[in-house]
Amino acid sequence: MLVNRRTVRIEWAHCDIAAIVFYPRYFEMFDTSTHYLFEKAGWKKRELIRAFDIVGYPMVDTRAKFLVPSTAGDDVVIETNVTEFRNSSFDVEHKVFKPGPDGEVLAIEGFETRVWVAKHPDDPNRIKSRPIPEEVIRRLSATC
Ligand SMILES: CC(C)(COP(=O)(O)OP(=O)(O)OC[C@H]1O[C@@H](n2cnc3c(N)ncnc32)[C@H](O)[C@@H]1OP(=O)(O)O)[C@@H](O)C(=O)NCCC(=O)NCCSC(=O)c1ccc(O)cc1
Repeated sequence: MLVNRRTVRIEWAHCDIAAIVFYPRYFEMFDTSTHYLFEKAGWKKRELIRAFDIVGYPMVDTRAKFLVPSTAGDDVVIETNVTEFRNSSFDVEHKVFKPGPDGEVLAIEGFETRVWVAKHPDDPNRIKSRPIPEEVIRRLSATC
């Protein structure tokens, strides 16, 4: 599968009073990381919406395992890839690594299920799932 790796500097604004990252900030980072994965496949978010006449890929399920805390000034690496495509839904995994004394350590694992959606054919104010296009599956399944 196509993998996107990006480095994120943990800022003071990400942290709580205990000086560790407040967990919702990670979900924002994961959402952005999913957009960057699609960008690596060739489509910025707006381009994807235009190219396939969709509304987006909203979240229907998400969770994370927090293994090692991070604090302001840490540079963490977020590795993101799709793990499974189904008809209209797909799973995304994020792994957050931070430097340790013996190399990178896995600090967090994030899991998402998203659905490929367009405007509902009977009501433009609603959304409706659509099959994920072959081109999207092909590019996001590329090995690199
Ligand atoms: C996404 C939906 C429109 C899909 O509904 P329908 O169009 O009726 O389709 P279905 O119920 O048949 O489900 C479609 C598929 O999703 C799967 N699905 C639906 N719900 C779930 C849950 N909860 N878990 C796992 N899989 C699910 C379902 O199994 C189908 O899978 P496939 O076999 O692969 O097709 C509807 O479930 C919905 O509106 N859910 C709420 C979504 C929401 O409010 N999310 C949170 C905020 S939005 C958001 O975060 C966001 C992120 C990025 C964006 O670009 C936009 C918005």
